[in-house]
Amino acid sequence: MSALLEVNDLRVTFGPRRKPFVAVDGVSVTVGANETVGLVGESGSGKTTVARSIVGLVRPQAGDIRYDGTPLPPGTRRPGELQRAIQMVFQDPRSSLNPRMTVASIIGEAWRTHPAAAPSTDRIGALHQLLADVGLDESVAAQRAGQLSGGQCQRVSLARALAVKPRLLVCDEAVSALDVSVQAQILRLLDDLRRRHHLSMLFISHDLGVVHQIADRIAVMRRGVLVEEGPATEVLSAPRHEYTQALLAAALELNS
Ligand SMILES: Nc1ncnc2c1ncn2[C@@H]1O[C@H](COP(=O)(O)OP(=O)(O)OP(=O)(O)O)[C@@H](O)[C@H]1O
Repeated sequence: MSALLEVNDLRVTFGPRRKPFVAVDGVSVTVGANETVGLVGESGSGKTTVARSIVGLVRPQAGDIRYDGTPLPPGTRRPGELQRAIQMVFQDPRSSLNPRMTVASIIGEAWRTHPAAAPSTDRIGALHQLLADVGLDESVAAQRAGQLSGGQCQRVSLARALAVKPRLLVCDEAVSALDVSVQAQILRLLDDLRRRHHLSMLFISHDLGVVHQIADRIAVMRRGVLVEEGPATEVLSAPRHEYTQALLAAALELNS
């Protein structure tokens, strides 16, 4: 069975053509149906660039990205169906939501952008159901994003992503801006949503301790290159690459 997402030999460079900076150098990674893959590595290792290439915000120089076996056109000129199927959740929920918009209008905008996913009747009922799915009270619908806490904002970001019925979530440092106790709640929610909505997830984080809580498989990046990849239990119990060993040691130290 082919993976839902296949990234093959991805290469992304920035800067002048004569002297480019190679941000992602030959990275290959797959995400299967209903699977969560953690992509981990220190700041600057190229994780966000991989994520942005997957959702079409960055144009790779080489390599291909396939969704459900179909190569994705690079850049943003993708059929709406493909844009809808892959949704990205960003690090800072406060800056990824317009603080002046109400939660109801944020969800309404998502439905306008992707009418195929919009409910044909009873939008209020569908809105309340979405909020319940992410653990928010109906009363939040009338509130402006700027009035909400960081954790509530990230729940709204998730509701906005779910509103268009995606199959793959690309979560880029989605809990990094949150307090540790709120992080744990959002991680539980993400895992719960993955099961209930049959989602696949590429979960990106610099923190191996966080990835450990959610990933089935872990891929480790360093300086644009994938250095290790395998089942989470194996990567965490017997890391092969010395960089993964160092990341693991740092995560254990932080938690001790
Ligand atoms: N638009 C851009 N123009 C030039 N350089 C860029 C651009 N985007 C990313 N880079 C560079 O590419 C490298 C990889 O960045 P990227 O954001 O993908 O790393 P990351 O692992 O996600 O780190 P972080 O968690 O800090 O975002 C960095 O050196 C970064 O400065």
